Amino acid sequence: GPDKWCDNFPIANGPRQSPIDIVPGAASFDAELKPLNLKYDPSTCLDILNNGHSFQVTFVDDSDSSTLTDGPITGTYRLKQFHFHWGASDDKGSEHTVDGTKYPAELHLVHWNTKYPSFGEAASQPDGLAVVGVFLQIGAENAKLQKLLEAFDSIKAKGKQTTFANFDPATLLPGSLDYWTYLGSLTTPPLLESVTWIVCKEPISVSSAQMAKFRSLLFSAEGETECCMVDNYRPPQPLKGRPVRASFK
Ligand SMILES: CN(C)c1nnc([C@H](N)S(N)(=O)=O)s1
Ligand SMILES: [Zn+2]
Repeated sequence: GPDKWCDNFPIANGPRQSPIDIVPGAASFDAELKPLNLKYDPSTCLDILNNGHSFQVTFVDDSDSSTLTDGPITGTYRLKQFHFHWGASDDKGSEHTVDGTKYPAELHLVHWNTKYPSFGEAASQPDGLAVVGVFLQIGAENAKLQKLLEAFDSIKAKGKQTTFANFDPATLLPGSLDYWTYLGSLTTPPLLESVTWIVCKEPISVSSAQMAKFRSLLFSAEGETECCMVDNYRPPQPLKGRPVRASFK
């Protein structure tokens, strides 16, 4: 688990690790921050995979069809994949927290800077990646999640993958794209310090029944002792003096 990662990845104790606890009262409004410009093409959606630590939806990223521009970044970042983190119960699951509050889940949309030739190259650069985080809070059933949940029977075990077409990730975004932003890292090994984090203030809804379906996925592969995929979140890491900026007052 997260407490052991520093053995093989010493960067786990680095200066810009993620996630963090976001303290809105300590964030500074920056009028120079632009609105996020997310342009996603559903036809670039490729497949859905249980990778053993989450499930991810992967996109074709050989052109600028699905991109993030503006916001706190310069240039063009391409959508590579999105995935979620969640808990064993509704009182935990998000990676970022807000004034110590944990949400039951958190969506991550992972983008890479096209000034580099590939995701892999970008992932080793301080400005290589930009991840948009969206909190999920318990409320009404979210119809936009249904298509994802319906695919779960095909990817229950680690390593299972199935085609997944024409999904528009923009349907998972909240109404307001107000955000906090800070410089951080991947939250799973190799924990590379290459991520500009962009965390939306407004959560989207998920029902308790839908959360139960997330928890029906398995960390384990077929034929292994079944282990429910839950608590796949890293806890908040030391801020180490980093500024957290807000795009809103
Ligand atoms: C290789 N990719 C796309 C990723 N590697 N680690 C990722 C983490 N799950 S996160 N949470 O996006 O930093 S995403
Ligand atoms: Zn993540």
